[in-house]
Amino acid sequence: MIAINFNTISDYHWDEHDDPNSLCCLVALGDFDGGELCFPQLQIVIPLRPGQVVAFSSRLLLHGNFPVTRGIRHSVVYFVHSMFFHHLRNFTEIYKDRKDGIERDVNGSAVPTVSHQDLNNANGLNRIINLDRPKANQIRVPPSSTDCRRGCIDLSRARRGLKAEDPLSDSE
Ligand SMILES: O=C(O)CCC(=O)C(=O)O
Ligand SMILES: [Fe+2]
Repeated sequence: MIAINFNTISDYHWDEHDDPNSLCCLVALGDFDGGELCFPQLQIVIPLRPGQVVAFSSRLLLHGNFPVTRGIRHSVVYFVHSMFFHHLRNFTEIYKDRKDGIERDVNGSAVPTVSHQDLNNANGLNRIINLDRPKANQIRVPPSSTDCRRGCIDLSRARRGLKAEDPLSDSE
């Protein structure tokens, strides 16, 4: 599952619904200062920069992040919800629970639901996107294909870590 946080300050927490045998991968994206990730039990602060990834046990390791002092920081969190293990052989039940508005703890017992988040429209920020059917020419399978893509990729900037707008001097 994926959660996307926008300039969120997470107080220290354990993600109690993440599976204890899984790792969560957190990527920070954007142009920002601050927002460092902190693990108080380990006494380390990770000054996570855009595009960097940290993998850690979000269920077992207390963590939180500092305020974003400039810009926009999205943190994209890939995590494994414990229900994937505890209901592994019976996904039908998960769909039924979802329809009935029932949430369960790791032992499968129903727990009171606190609030319901509209995942399609978090805080009214997202528009619901209606997907169009592809046009015929977008799904037409060509009669043959060539492997020419590799030859077309210019790696000179990537090798030097340059942005598209950075000049590429002749001597390099
Ligand atoms: O954005 C961060 O650095 C932390 C996010 C987090 O811990 C969470 O979403 O559970
Ligand atoms: Fe977390």
